[in-house]
Amino acid sequence: MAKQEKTKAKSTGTAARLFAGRKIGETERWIYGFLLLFVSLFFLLAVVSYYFTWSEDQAALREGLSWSAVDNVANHAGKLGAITGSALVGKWFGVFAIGIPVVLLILSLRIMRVRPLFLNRSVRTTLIVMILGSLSLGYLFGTRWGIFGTGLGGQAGIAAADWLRSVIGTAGLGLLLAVCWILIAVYINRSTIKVVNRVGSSVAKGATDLMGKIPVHPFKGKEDTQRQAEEERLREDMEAANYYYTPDTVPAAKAASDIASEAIGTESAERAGTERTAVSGTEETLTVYPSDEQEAEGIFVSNGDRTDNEELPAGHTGATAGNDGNDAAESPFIEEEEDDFIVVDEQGERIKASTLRPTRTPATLGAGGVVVSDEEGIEIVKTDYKDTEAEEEADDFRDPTRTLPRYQRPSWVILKDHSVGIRISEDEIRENKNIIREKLEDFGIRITDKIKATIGPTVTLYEIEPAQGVKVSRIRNLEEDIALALKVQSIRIVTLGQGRGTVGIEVPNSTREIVSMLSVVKSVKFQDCQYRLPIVLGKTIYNEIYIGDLTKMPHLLVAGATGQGKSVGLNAIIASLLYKKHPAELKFVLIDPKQVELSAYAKLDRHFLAKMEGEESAIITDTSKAVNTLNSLVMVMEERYTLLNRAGERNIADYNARIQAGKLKKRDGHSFMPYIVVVIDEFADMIMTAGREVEIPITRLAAKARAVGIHLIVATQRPDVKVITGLIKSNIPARIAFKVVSMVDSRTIIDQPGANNLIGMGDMLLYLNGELTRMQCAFLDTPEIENLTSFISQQEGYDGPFELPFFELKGTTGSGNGGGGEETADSDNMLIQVAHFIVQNRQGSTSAIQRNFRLGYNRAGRIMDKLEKMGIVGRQDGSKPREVIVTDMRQLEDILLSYDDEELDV
Ligand SMILES: Nc1ncnc2c1ncn2[C@@H]1O[C@H](COP(=O)(O)OP(=O)(O)OP(=O)(O)O)[C@@H](O)[C@H]1O
Repeated sequence: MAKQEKTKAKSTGTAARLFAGRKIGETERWIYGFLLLFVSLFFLLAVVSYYFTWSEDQAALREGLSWSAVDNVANHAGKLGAITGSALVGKWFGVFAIGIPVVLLILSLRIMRVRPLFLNRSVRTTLIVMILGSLSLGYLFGTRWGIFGTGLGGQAGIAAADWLRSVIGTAGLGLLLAVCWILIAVYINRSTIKVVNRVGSSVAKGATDLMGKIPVHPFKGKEDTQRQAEEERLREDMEAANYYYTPDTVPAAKAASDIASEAIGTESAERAGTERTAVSGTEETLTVYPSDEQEAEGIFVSNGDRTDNEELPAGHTGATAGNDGNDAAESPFIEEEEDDFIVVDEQGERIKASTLRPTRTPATLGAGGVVVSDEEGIEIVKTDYKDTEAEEEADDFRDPTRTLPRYQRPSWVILKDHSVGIRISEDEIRENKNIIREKLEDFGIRITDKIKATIGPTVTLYEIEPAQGVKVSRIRNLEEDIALALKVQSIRIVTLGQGRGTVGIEVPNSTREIVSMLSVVKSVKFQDCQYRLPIVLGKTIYNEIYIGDLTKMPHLLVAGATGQGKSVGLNAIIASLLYKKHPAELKFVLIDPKQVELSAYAKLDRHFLAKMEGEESAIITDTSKAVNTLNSLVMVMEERYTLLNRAGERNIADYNARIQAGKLKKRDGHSFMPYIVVVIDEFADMIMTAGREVEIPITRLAAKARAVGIHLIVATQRPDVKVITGLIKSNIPARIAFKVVSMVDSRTIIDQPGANNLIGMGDMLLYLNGELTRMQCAFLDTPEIENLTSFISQQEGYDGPFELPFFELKGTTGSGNGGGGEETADSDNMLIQVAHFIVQNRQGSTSAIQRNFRLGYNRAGRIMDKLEKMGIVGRQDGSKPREVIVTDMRQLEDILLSYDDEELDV
């Protein structure tokens, strides 16, 4: 009996071993199997459903699913299904995660004693295919398209592929995977060996043929498909006319065809399909060898390895005449020859012509016709010369990303997850609602019953609806009292627009969530973002990821008291651009007077940094150098405008699109324009040292550089009117305020209170298009930046930073007047600055212009008159401010661009 049991256990293999050490009855066993069958089918449903519903469930999964709530997810296996799918597909094996339920299914059938399959073999095969498949997809596609929130191969597959790539290189890993796939194919089906052998022998044969028949390649080392195609065509042509062909005879053969057409009539040359070519001059002709038997049909051209009187084997018909590569070695045409290509002249002299370059292009030859000459000066006319380098250059010109074709955007796996997964409890919310209601009642403010709470990463928004007749200002006045009652540092009371008629009370959460850069970069929203310069700012208090387009902003001021998250914010912005752009599309100018914050990016000099010609370091730390670089950028701006005008385009995007469509030519001075993002941290230091010398180029760039793709990000920890002058503010409409100490500081940055009520550590307000959005800034730490810059800098890059033209400010004193204050009236684009100010503030008042720009009455009046003529403001109506006709910044840019600089000089 015992023996019988033993035999049985052995025969059922792995499944039986699962129950080793225990005797179980058949029924019990069947039940276990059946339960496992249920689990496997559930997993199958979860995984398959996740393939289709993952994007709908992403947000819910990221925020954590609440088991108690009755909210629905899209996965057909419910919340558990969404979590299972996310773990198996998203976190582990990607598409191939289906292997897990398949393995469970096989095991369950086995336990139930259903024996449809070879158990061990199918389980092993499924697992290997799953791992190999996940690795291969991770290798091939990485995080591209962000499918499953991670990538096709799943997070583990991608991470493993990235690691292996770093160990054995991209090509090495490709090879390894190919070998593994072949092995597994052989493991699954032995007859694969035959297929592999067959493929192998034909590849070997092809290689031998090629090696044998191409003794020396005139364009050795260049894998030029066009040239190969040309050679292929020629091979066919020559064979059609019974010419011997080897690639190194191409130029000579083509020359010879002409002689052949003279010697044997044009017919066979025409039959050969060769274009008209000739050896220039009568003295320098090529030796041709008419075949005895094929005299009327064709000629043979020496590859220089023969003496001129040597005869070719009769009936030899070149590559397709039955040579299989072995007898190729016997042919005089295919012997190895160390010279690339030899032309033999009439006297039998051998001339090396390995580097044929075009010397002139006589108009009579038409398109593609050039005279090429070898290093001895021998000239050969070619009617179809293709300068491969020039062609390649033309492609690079149209698509500059081809200049670094293997560049890989950073993978998000190098970022860390800082989230602590803390969730605010329902009790806390209920308690806060009660306190708010009671406090308002204490002050006689009636609200409707319902208070809606929206939990954000840093604060929770309690939305209340005041009863009829209650003034919002009364509620606002209670800010401090409510904060005190809630025992929090500060709250912010805001009116919620969009016809809601409600008031929002933002209360800091007892525990706050860190918004990891990782969570944003991984998100479908970021992966799919098509903005030209997408910058991640963080998550709003409604828990939505906020991504801005810097090209629309179009410049950004970042201010806040020290230690409140400004540098982290700048890093998040820079990192998001690094994640999305190719080095050919974007360059940074980094100005860092503090000499610490931006130094981590120095490594990117060969990829993403720009520097002024003659400067040593790409990161500018010295104020006078910063002044020169800013002026150099003004020069770039003007140059770009000239090119735009010449191309008849209005902005960089349209201009680059024309380049990419091949409609603008390099010879006309055009070239692809990368975006240039100028980051200044810390601006206060600069303006305090260099005053107007800094302010003037900054305002010029801020006023006009947007259309040519130059964007400024100016950061300061001193939100002071001496630093953030009216002129700068009016030209930098998008502003971010981190926590500041006073209401005055808040007004300096965002023209209203609010930043003083923030709670620090990345809590911030974005002021854009007159609207204020509170959010928690995305966070990444120094090691993550280090990883990011290393990931990029380890890849092939350019020879050095992108060069900006040289500029030196004459008589630079290095000390300014501390604020760009006393006289700005001679600034040459005053009209542009005033126009921006007016359109932005919708305020056509001459006295406001005088005050903000410190202009005399007459000049301000002249500017207003000119703006009226340009259709930007309306007519003077007594002492009332003028009507502002243009309300859209884009429309304003268009109007300003239609005028010359002189016309705008008022
Ligand atoms: N978005 C954020 N999420 C979480 N913590 C943050 C965030 N931003 C900043 N912090 C915390 O605040 C600290 C200070 O931030 P940061 O260095 O960015 O301040 P800063 O405003 O640049 O200061 P300074 O002006 O002195 O350079 C960080 O080290 C970090 O601990």
